Amino acid sequence: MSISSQRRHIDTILSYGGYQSAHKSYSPTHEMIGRSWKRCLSDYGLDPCQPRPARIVTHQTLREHQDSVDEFLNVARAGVEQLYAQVASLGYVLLLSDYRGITVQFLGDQRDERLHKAGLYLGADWSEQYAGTSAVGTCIQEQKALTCHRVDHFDSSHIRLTCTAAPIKDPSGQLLAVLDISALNSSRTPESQNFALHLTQLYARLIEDVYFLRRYRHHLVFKCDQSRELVQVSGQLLFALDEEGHVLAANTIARDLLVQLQKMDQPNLFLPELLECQWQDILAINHCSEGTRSFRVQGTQQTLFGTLIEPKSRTSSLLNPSTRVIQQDESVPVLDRLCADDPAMRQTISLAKRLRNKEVSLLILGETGTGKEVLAQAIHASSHRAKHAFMAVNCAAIPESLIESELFGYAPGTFTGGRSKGAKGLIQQANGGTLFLDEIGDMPLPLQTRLLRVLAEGQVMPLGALEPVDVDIRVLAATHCNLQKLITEGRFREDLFYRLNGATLTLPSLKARADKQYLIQTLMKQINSTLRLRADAVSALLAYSWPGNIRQLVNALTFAEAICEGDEITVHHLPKDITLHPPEWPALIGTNHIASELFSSEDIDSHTKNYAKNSEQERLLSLLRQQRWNISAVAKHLGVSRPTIYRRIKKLKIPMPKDA
Ligand SMILES: Nc1ncnc2c1ncn2[C@@H]1O[C@H](COP(=O)(O)OP(=O)(O)OP(=O)(O)O)[C@@H](O)[C@H]1O
Repeated sequence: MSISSQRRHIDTILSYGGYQSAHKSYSPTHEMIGRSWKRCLSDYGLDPCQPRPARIVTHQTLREHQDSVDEFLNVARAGVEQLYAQVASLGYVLLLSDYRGITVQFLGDQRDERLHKAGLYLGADWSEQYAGTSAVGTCIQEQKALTCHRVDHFDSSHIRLTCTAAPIKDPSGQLLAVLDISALNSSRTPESQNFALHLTQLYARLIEDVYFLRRYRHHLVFKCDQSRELVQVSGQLLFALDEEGHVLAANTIARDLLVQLQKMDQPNLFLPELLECQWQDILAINHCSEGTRSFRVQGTQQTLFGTLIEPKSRTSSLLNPSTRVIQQDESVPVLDRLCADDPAMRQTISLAKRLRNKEVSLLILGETGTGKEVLAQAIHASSHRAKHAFMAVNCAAIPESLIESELFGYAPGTFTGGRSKGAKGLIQQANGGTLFLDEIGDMPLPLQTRLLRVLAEGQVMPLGALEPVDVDIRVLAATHCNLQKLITEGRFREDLFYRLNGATLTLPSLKARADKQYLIQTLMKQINSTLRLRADAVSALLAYSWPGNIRQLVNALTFAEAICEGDEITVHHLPKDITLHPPEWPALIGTNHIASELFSSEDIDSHTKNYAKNSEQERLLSLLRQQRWNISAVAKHLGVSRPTIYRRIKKLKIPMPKDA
C-alpha cells in the first residue's frame, strides 16, 4: 500500500465530514461507517496518523474468550466450516469473533504472514475501541450486518482489506458473536461485496437458528414460514414454547415480527392468540397430512405455515396422542371438501360442522363468488334435513313485484289468467328442508316483516289465503352487504337480523386463501379431469388477485379448457386479463376492471369514487349494450353473479330497456 494513499486516507478522516463527500450516494452502510469514524475520533480518541499494529491476545486470554462461548462454538462449527468452504477459493478467510471483538475461531492459512500482520488471525482484537472502524467492530456496535470495504476502515493500515460481518444473536436477542469473511485485497467497488454480505447474513442466521434449537431442544418449537413448501426445511421464524403455548423465546426474524406487531415486550405472550387459533390447533399440526398447517397472524392478512419440532427428551407428553386427546373435528366429507388448509376456512367449516344439525338460522357472509351458496348446500347436504328440499331464493334477482308470491305462494283465485290455480311458494316447497335466502340485504322491507313472522311462528300465509300453513324449515341466509350498516340506515330490520343470525359463517376472499392451489386443482378436475395444469399456468393463477373470487376462477378454467387443444393447460390458455393485468386498483383499464371496482370501491376515497362511478357506469353500460342486455353474459364476462350486475345497474342508475 502506497504512503500517498495512506496519507490521503488520514486527511479524509481528519477533515471529518469528508466521509460524506467522499461517497456520492449515502447508504445505511455509509451512515454506519460515518458514525463509527465519529466514535473512533471522539469517544475512543484514536489517532488516524498513528496506524496500530494488529493486536493478538495471549493464549491464556484467547482460551478464556473461547471458554465463555464454548457451547456456541460447538454448535456453530458445521455452519462456519460450510461457509468457509464456499468462499475460500475466492481468497477469503473466515473469522468468528465473540461479542467483545476477539477472534475465537479462524479459518484460513495460518502460515500466511500477511494475514497475521493484517490481524486476520486467531486471537486478533477487532473491537472498534482498539482497531477502529472494521466490519467486526462496527457490527458489534451497530448490531447490524455490513461490509467495511477498503477506505471505509478507520486505520490506514487496513485500507486494502475488504471485510463483511453479520451479527449472531442468542435467543433473547443479545449479541453472541460476529461472523466475518475478509480478504486481503479486492476489487475497488464496494458492490463487488454484495454477494459476500448476503452469504454471510444467511450463514449467521443459520448458525443462530441451530443454536436456538439446541438451547430449546427440551421444549416444543413452532417453526413457521410464509411458504408452505419451504417451512419444513428452512422455516424462517422460530418460537420456543412452554407446555401451555406461551412464547419462551423467538429467533431474530420472529422477534422482528413481534416488534412489528408491538408484542415484543408483552409478558406471557400466548402463541395461539398471536395466530388467531386454539392451542389444540397447534398441537395437532403433526397429525395433519403434510405435517404443516396455515395460520393467520393476528390483525393482519399475513398467512404463515407452521410445523412443530418436538422436544428431544419426552419428559413432556404434550404431543403424545395416547396421553393427551387431541380434539380434531369429526370428518364430514361434504364440508371437508370445500377447503384444504386455510385458517379462516378451517374455522368456518369447523363451526358449520358443529351447527349443521342445530335448528339455529345461519348467516353466511362473504364477497360475491366466494361460495356462499355452495357452503349453504353443503350444510344442508350434511344435515338430517338432507333428504328434503334445498330451496334457494335470490332476493336480488327476483323482481320486487314477484318476490312476495314466489316466497309465500298464493291461494287459488288470488290472480287471474295463468296463475288462477294458485301455487305453493318457495317457503312451503322447502318444508322439511332448507330455505336459502341469498342476497338477503336486498329483500324489500315489507317482505322482511312477513319473513320475520314465518320464522317466529313457523307458519306461512300464502297471498289471498284465509288460513296460515305450518312449515318446518331451516333458514340459511347470505349477503355480501354490511347488514349492521343497513340497519342503521333503516333499510334492514334489526329483529330479523337477530333471527337470521343464530351464528355467522364468514367466507374469505379467494385472494386471501392459503389453499388456492387445492381449489385450482379441484375445480380443474371437476371441469375436465383429463386435463393437466402446467406449472406456469398454476403460477399465473396463484399470482392473480381474483376480484370475482371462486366464480371468476371457475370461469377462467372453463375458458382455458375450451381453447386448449392438447391435454395440458398452459399460461397461454388463460384469459389475458389474468396473465397480463393483475387487476389491482387503481389500474382500471378494460372491461374486466369493472369487476375490481365492484368489489374494492369501499377502499377508495370519495373523490376517486365519484370518478370511478361515472366511468364504471359508462363501461358497464357499454358492456350491457355489447351483450345485448343479456345479464348472464355480462355477469360471466366479468366473473360476477347476475344479482351483482342487477345491483350495480340499480346503484349506478342505469336505465334498463323495456324489453330487457
Ligand atoms: N368450494 C367450491 N368448490 C367448487 N366450486 C365452488 C366452490 N365454491 C364456489 N364454487 C363455485 O363458484 C361459483 C360461485 O359460488 P356461489 O354462487 O356459491 O358464490 P356466492 O358467494 O353465493 O356468490 P354471490 O354472492 O354472487 O351469490 C359457483 O360456480 C360455484 O360452483
